[in-house]
Amino acid sequence: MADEQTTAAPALSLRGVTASLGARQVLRGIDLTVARGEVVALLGANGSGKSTTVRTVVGQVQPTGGELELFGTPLRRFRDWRRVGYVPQRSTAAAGVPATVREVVSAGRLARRRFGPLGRADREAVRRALELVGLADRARDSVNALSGGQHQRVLIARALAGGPELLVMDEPLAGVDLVSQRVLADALREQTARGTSVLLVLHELGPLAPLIDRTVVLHDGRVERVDGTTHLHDQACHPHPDPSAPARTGLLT
Ligand SMILES: Nc1ncnc2c1ncn2[C@@H]1O[C@H](COP(=O)(O)OP(=O)(O)OP(=O)(O)O)[C@@H](O)[C@H]1O
Repeated sequence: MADEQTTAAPALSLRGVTASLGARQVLRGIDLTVARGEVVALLGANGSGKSTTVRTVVGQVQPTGGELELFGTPLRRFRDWRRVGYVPQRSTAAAGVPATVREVVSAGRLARRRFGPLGRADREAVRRALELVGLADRARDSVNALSGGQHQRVLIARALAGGPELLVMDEPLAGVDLVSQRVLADALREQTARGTSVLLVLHELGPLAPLIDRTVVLHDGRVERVDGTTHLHDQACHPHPDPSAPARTGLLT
């Protein structure tokens, strides 16, 4: 019975979640749900609490109040972290580590491995993740030899390699050129087609716009606005309303 309940539960649910950093209350009551297979973008001005929200979701910041559930299980009892993939903000990810691209991506399989070296399924998952982000030919290169955008792709591949049911990403497009943004959009499309739920912090929707089911805008630690798909597609396809323009540009779809 309990299993049935957790199967039907959303991937992520926050109700009135509060959190503080130092003496400062940063989250003042966040309500947010990510249904199974849904892609939700978290938007808002600098300092509105986006990163703190996702860091709370992945257990890096302790909530001070409210209810936070992952797959129907309260955060404090949740142990199944291999179901969750996390891509931190790029500036917080370790730089200068002398590892190869394959090694970093393989780290995404650690939570799935019981003991011993990576098995065939692990190697296959790493290969697929590298292919998804367009870095299969760079597997043996040191991550130090990559550009910022390629480095970001490695971090995303690492999260994808774990086969997450919920993917949480903090500004995956930051500092990434348009070509890499499109590669990431394709990788994400493929992943969501497999039923993965996604919560991601963005400043602009960019090439990801067609993938996003809902945007949640934060302001001063609270949800200010929620928008659904229709509005988003309008925004992506008609950034500057022009009655003579075709219904879809084809650029973003
Ligand atoms: N260690 C800390 N101690 C106290 N306050 C902090 C700390 N880290 C962040 N803050 C404050 O918490 C608030 C929310 O920060 P957060 O990083 O969650 O915002 P954000 O919406 O992700 O911003 P950005 O778009 O700039 O990344 C900000 O006002 C920030 O100054």
